[in-house]
Amino acid sequence: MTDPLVTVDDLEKYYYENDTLLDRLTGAEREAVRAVDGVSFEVREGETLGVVGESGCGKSTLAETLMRLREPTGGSVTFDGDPVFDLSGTDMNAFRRRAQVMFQDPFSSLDPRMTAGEIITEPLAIHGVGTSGERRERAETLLDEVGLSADQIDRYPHEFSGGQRQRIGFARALAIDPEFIVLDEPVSALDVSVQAQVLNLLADMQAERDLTYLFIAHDLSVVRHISDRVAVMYLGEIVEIGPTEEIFEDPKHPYTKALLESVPRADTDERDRTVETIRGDVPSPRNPPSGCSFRTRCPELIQPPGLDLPQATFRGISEFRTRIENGDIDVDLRWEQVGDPDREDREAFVDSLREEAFDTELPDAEEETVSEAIRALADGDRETAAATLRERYRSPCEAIDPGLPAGEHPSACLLNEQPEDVETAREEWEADYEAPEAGASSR
Ligand SMILES: Nc1ncnc2c1ncn2[C@@H]1O[C@H](COP(=O)(O)OP(=O)(O)OP(=O)(O)O)[C@@H](O)[C@H]1O
Repeated sequence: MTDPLVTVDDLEKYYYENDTLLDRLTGAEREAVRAVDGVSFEVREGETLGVVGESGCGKSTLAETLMRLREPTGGSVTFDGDPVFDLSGTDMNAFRRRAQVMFQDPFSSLDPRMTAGEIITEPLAIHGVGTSGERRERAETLLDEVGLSADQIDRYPHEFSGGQRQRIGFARALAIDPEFIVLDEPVSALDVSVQAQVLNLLADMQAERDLTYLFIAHDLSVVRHISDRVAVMYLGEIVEIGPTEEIFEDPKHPYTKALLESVPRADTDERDRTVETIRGDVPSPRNPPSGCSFRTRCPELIQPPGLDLPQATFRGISEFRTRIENGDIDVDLRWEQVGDPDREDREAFVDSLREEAFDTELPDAEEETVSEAIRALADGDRETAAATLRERYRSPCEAIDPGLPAGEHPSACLLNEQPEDVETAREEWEADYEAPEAGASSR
């Protein structure tokens, strides 16, 4: 195994909102957006590490923070043995030459008033490399290398297509001869056919120049062919990391499995099948779920000891509980729909809400517990309604924060192998857990 070129250890980047001087004077509470929330991995020399996840999961923040384009709020990054966040002066300059970024959007990341030549040579000018004639020559060579032609050097960005602009962006990243390039969604804005050409160019250049890549994309299929390993991000955390083929052939985390399920397949047998895409939206990084951050959307939520319901039933009840906890059920409106202004017929209220919330029958014990919770809701006692469900249906996934154990292909899920402290926390949680009797909560 080759040595790591970049080591990221427990990196954290929180953005703070309500943090202006005025906010502080008026006592507004500072709110943290946990964009990157304790991420650790390494990028080995000469490899491509793909990082994938849905929009908003923190990929760009991760890239920008590790390149020190943003100040971290915690953790460290080491580049070839040097602590990146402690570098200054000439050491920092050297880092800026050895590590480059290529950004997502070819339309906005290039200055429209600069020619292709000026864009490509700007990093050389900033670092004082060569005379202006030498820099121009270098830009001409680079244009050739990235599949454009030297005589396009004086053209402006709007004179190029999206794919060509991305090639110019890549030529710029290569100009200073870096060892490491962060590619932040380099092909996302391009048509599929053009994507393949740019991906081939990136792969060819990597082989030719021994480059190390961190390749960011929201689409797993894009990283498959170019990455040696893939890290899957969810809500600011890495939930699974491993060799590319293992991630695709033997995904371990329910989120990775769901992402793979949602990739359209080309062959006809698969085309017609109902693809279960990931339900719901990514929760806000301002208020991430307790325990496992994927649990609110997870199709493999773990049940408490003693409970063994079909997954769909358990999930249905859990979602109903979340609606109650979040105050998403309008009790007044429901009473209106029941048509009982005196609010006396609680059973009619129960039937009405029960029918709206669940489209299938529940086992007797669950029917009893759910009805008891709805009765409390009918009385306007949301707390008791939530507690009734919480007591019987709480999952270890909401109490215990999974971690990534050491190894080549770890995943942060309680269904899989976990670090020792997480295993211990789970054993303690289970030892403390007392299964309540159905429908007879202890309040
Ligand atoms: N400057 C900022 N201030 C406050 N919140 C921010 C800021 N920049 C990003 N965020 C938030 O941090 C989270 C992560 O954003 P980030 O852009 O890193 O995600 P991403 O995975 O790269 O998404 P995309 O693919 O859409 O670019 C999001 O919830 C975003 O709204």
